[in-house]
Amino acid sequence: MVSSDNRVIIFDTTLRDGEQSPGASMSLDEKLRVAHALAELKVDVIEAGFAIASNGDFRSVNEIAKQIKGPTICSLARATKGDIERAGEALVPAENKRIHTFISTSPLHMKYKLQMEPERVLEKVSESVAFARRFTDDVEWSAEDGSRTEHDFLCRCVEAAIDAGATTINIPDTVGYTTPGEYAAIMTMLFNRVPNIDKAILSVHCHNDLGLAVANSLAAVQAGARQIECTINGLGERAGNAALEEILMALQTRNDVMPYSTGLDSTKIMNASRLVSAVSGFVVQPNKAIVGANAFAHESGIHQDGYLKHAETYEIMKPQSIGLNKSSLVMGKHSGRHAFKEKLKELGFAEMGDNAIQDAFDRFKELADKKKEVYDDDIVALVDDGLRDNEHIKFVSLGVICGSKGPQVAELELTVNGETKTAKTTGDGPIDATFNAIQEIYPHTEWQLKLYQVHAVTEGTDAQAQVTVKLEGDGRTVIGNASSTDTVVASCMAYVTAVNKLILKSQKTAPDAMAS
Ligand SMILES: CC(=O)SCCNC(=O)CCNC(=O)[C@H](O)C(C)(C)COP(=O)(O)OP(=O)(O)OC[C@H]1O[C@@H](n2cnc3c(N)ncnc32)[C@H](O)[C@@H]1OP(=O)(O)O
Ligand SMILES: CC(C)C(=O)C(=O)O
Ligand SMILES: [Mg+2]
Repeated sequence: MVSSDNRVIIFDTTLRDGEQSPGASMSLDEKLRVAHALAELKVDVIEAGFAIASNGDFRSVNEIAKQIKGPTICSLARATKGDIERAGEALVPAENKRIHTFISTSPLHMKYKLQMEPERVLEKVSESVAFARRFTDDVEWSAEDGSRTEHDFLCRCVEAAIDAGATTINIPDTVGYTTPGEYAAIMTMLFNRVPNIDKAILSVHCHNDLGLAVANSLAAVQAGARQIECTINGLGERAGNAALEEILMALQTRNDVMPYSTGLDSTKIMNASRLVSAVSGFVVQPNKAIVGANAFAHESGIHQDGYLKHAETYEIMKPQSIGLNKSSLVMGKHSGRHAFKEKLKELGFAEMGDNAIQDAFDRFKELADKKKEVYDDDIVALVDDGLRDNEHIKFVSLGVICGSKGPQVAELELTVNGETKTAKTTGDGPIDATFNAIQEIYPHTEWQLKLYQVHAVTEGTDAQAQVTVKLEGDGRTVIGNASSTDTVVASCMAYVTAVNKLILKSQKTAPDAMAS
């Protein structure tokens, strides 16, 4: 009989099936940290490991059983006395313990892997479950490769497992082969045909080989399953298991069509996701549902505008519901004026007038065409550049020839008090050649360059270079800053800024002497 109780049990297997991902092995300390995060997330069951697998796995299950209060702690065990005893021993300190024993039931697995006749497998189902009940009343039995198992045989195994004392029956889609409709039909078939099915919770465990793990799990719940086995970030064997965060947020967000509840605190999702990514070394892809870096980020202008006017236009979940502070507006070449204005406000440029904003926006678009992403510091740098006024000398263009063959040549065009001037000079490197060109256009041999410094404002080979130039003349020192994705151009602009500042300072004390 299909359950009328809509509470779905969340069984997390990040520390067991998740750890089976090649390269995802975790140390005891790392497993304990993940177990604490899972307890904070309030999962119902933590499958802490496979106690027989190694002494290290035994210790992990045992230590988690000692330290973690709240969730039921579970260990996996094959259908052998040795595995089950080891699991029972590791779980002794647990407040609530579960032994999860399994055996393959599909023709393929029985014939080639187990090399056992179906009747022997059936006997082992009863024997293993009954033996596990000696250690705990909470025994889960899994039909490995259940989705590819012949239905009559699956019904006989499930009935035998429940008769022997299994309280949870799990039907894994071990190789990620099933589809939502087919999997739901297996659940319905079991409810209709297994006479004692009402004495156990029906559980699902889906792998993502066809990208259907979450869809299959949810379809099974709609058909009456009440436990979902899943992992943080979808970590797991091959293409992974059903992702816990996707299941939870799908159930919360579409509760109108899937009226099921869990006991989980979704605001702890990000914390668990980041921790599992850090300890497993599996980086979360940026476009991963729920926890990917782009899941709550908007770059295109039309979306940013809609989001700023009313978040629900482009967001079906609140970032706070998974433990993020807020969504992010990523500034790039697809961004529009609304988002740019909002970003300026956020960065402390609330007082800028419309013309200054338009000017900064034009320069932002120019920069965005050159860079993949424009970071906050890039915007600060370009606004600062734009706020310069009273400039006697203005940068127009620069071309340089550089490289190991030399000589390095700079061809510079500036305007000095509105008049266009050009120079073509050589130097010891492109920067020296450029500074010589400025000297030629606007002679100032009495001034001295005291500092020349370059640093990247943001990361990557397309980063903006921020250049600082310190000039000293007539007892005054000035600093010129400029930024550009081209280091030589930034250097030229910083130098010109410093020259302008010295001219201005000098004019204040001796206006006639400096006018050029
Ligand atoms: C679908 C799943 O995720 S199943 C869980 C998979 N996880 C793991 O395998 C990780 C931990 N595993 C291990 O550390 C090891 O495989 C161990 C300790 C369990 C077993 O190691 P070994 O004794 O060296 O055996 P090995 O792994 O080479 O082969 C598995 C044996 O278990 C048998 N077996 C497999 N599943 C079961 C089962 N559910 N019940 C009983 N026997 C089983 C196989 O038929 C094979 O038996 P054989 O040696 O008689 O041919
Ligand atoms: C051990 C079982 C539950 C399993 O991981 C699987 O079949 O995928
Ligand atoms: Mg599995």
